[in-house]
Amino acid sequence: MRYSNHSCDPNLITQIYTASNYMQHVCFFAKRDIKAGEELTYSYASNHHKNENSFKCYCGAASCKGYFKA
Ligand SMILES: C[S@@+](CC[C@H](N)C(=O)[O-])C[C@H]1O[C@@H](n2cnc3c(N)ncnc32)[C@H](O)[C@@H]1O
Repeated sequence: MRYSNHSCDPNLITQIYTASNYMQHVCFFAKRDIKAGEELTYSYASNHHKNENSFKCYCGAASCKGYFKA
């Protein structure tokens, strides 16, 4: 996965994994079944846009918070 968009109802979760050489990797895991061709999304609030109110969200989810926030 190269790029992915934010969703307030994402189908992926992220976890930071620190390897034995201390390199950190962002790992993506499916949080539910994902249909072939369905866009992969995760919550940007879990990392670089943490609790931001300045980034408007257009994910379109029924539960959309309007902004990139947890
Ligand atoms: C790494 S890019 C995401 C991939 C990019 N949209 C593409 O098509 O390659 C991150 C940027 O995409 C935009 N973006 C991603 N998800 C969004 C969302 N739910 N609502 C509004 N903008 C979003 C924001 O500008 C964000 O800073």
